[in-house]
Amino acid sequence: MITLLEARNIGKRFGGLQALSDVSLTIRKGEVYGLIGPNGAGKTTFFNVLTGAYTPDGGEFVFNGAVLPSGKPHLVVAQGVARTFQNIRLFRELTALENVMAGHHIRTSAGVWGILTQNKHTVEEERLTTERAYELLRYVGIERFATATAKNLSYGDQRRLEIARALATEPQLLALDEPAAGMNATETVHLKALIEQIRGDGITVLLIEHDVKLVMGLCDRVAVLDFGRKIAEDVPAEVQKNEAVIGAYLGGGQKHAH
Ligand SMILES: Nc1ncnc2c1ncn2[C@@H]1O[C@H](COP(=O)(O)OP(=O)(O)OP(=O)(O)O)[C@@H](O)[C@H]1O
Repeated sequence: MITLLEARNIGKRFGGLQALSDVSLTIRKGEVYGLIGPNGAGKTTFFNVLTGAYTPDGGEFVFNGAVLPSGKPHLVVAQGVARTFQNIRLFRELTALENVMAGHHIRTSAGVWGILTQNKHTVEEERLTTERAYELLRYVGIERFATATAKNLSYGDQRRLEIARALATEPQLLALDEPAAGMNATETVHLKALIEQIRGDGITVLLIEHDVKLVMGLCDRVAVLDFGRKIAEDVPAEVQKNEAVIGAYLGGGQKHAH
């Protein structure tokens, strides 16, 4: 099995709070890898460090054999790591199509000059970007809303749009931060199918999710964080039996608070 991402001893501190302590894990190419744990365990912080929003205090990420730049989100996206956010972050006043096109622009070469002069290369590139954006809206099942303003889409559709925008950056690793949050049961079933489709198309998925049923039904392997430390990493069936995990998270009595 080929390793896609290796987190090596990642540490992150906020003032007196150690949000991540020495977190190491390995994600293999083609798997859906779950990251679970109680509120405040450090899951989103892990995403933020991985995707360059925060600089770690210790450790590094190795992606495709090379160390990922830290604290530089645009370079991390360019390396092939895309993400969605727990609190949806779309360009709310733009259309669904424009949101996806914005994601694809990291892969296009036209500079400001090309856009201003509308040279042949830029016009052709823009045509391909539009075509690809429509394709991705179809892929996530919301093509009919292409010209709708993002803020007017339903919550579930906004989450799908975020996924389409992330996919437009042509990632090898797609990191989804609580994609099922706020979704009803039907939307969650569709989301599961979409993530399976994404994996089927060769994109590795890292998933933070509180819907335990979804995580256990979807993930090949799961890591559990508690107070910033990894307390387990295994296949779902084993994680569900793990005493430490049951105590910290799966037992129902969550001991953390926001
Ligand atoms: N920018 C920040 N400044 C200070 N503290 C922060 C910051 N970001 C996160 N924290 C703290 O770090 C800890 C880990 O938070 P994080 O959001 O990573 O947890 P989480 O596992 O994603 O939780 P949830 O499931 O509630 O989203 C929390 O105690 C949180 O309050």
